[in-house]
Amino acid sequence: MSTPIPREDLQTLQDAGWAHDQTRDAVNKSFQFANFVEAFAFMTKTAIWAEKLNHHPEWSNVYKTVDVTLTTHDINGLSHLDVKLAQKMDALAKG
Ligand SMILES: C[C@H](O)[C@H](O)[C@H]1CNC2=NC(N)=NC(=O)C2=N1
Repeated sequence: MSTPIPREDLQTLQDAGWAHDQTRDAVNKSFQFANFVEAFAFMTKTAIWAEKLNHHPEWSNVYKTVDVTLTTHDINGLSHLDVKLAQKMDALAKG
């Protein structure tokens, strides 16, 4: 499935470790932290940014791991908001 975001934007995300799910036109990434509290702190910080952007991740947390899927439900595919949130999450994960 083609995605409306520029190819170079998708490549930038892939270079940062995001995998493109072509069936959904989404990107996925698994974040590993030192412990549960660090993982939850990441989710809390991300939640604040998600509200600011009005763009929300699909995610799950098991102990030190946060599995994330980003896609834009309104267009059933990737948008610039997914790129923006992915890059914000990568920055937040670095602490
Ligand atoms: C009405 C609509 O649900 C809202 O504008 C926002 C909320 N957060 C969202 N998050 C994501 N991932 N995709 C959306 O389309 C989206 N829409």
